[in-house]
Amino acid sequence: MEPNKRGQGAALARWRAIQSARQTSGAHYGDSATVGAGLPILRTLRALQAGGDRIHAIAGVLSGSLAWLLHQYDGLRPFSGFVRQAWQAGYTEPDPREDLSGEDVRRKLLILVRATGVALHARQVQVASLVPPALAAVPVDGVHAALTALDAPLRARYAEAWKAGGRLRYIARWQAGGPAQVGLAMVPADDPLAAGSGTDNRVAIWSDRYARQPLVLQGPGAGAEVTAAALLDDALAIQAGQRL
Ligand SMILES: NC(=O)C1=CN([C@@H]2O[C@H](COP(=O)(O)OP(=O)(O)OC[C@H]3O[C@@H](n4cnc5c(N)ncnc54)[C@H](OP(=O)(O)O)[C@@H]3O)[C@@H](O)[C@H]2O)C=CC1
Ligand SMILES: N[C@@H](CC=O)C(=O)O
Repeated sequence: MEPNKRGQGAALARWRAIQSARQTSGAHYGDSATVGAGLPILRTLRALQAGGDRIHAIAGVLSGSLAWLLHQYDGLRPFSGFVRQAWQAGYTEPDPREDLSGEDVRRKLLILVRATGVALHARQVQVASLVPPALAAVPVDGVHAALTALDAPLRARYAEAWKAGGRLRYIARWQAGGPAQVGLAMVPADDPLAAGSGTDNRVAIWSDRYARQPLVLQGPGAGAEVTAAALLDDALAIQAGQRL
């Protein structure tokens, strides 16, 4: 079991090697914690397909830390201060630029799309990073001091959304045979993707069964407790002889 997304959510060759090892050696690979910090998203995709369903599209908020940041941010207090709080709470990756750059969300989207059987390359996901060049360039031990580089651009994006009556959300989208994108978007306040609170992830799945109205899953998507619980779930399932 692992919560690390680099196994299945980075190079396609590594994802293929893991699938091959699963099939040929009979090894188990517990990946429940890699997307949604254990929300039953991967499990649902697999259950739908095991029943003959085909997945057409996936869209949603896949970052618990970015969800939390965008729920907290009021355009008045500095965005960088909220990033420090999210890091202290254990919502961000050890280096918060992994979240702010969209790379963590890219990995999760790749894990989900690949779980539908589509061999998507990392380069096929367009990612719009929130990290300005000045912050990207600093060494890891200087990140926290350099986070203030985020403040002006985020304040401008927030003001633009506020004037239009919208909400900022960091959204991942993929459509079968079409593009895959990850980035900050302004959504109407009553948009389904604007809903939720705290670290909530919110994922919509369109399939043969859910063609007109998507299946929607929502719940906390970051934090030590939910992530550890997902790892334990996988361990117990393996011990009980279930095939993961
Ligand atoms: N935080 C979350 O909500 C979620 C995180 N994940 C994934 O979980 C993984 C860990 O993230 P997170 O728990 O937040 O990170 P943390 O930095 O809080 O924890 C990482 C832990 O791993 C230890 N560690 C790092 N390198 C080694 C090593 N080479 N040998 C032994 N121990 C090591 C660190 O020890 P030390 O402190 O001594 O350096 C630390 O205790 C990441 O892959 C992340 O993407 C997945 C889902 C949700
Ligand atoms: N840093 C990640 C933690 C879970 O994967 C996130 O913000 O979603």
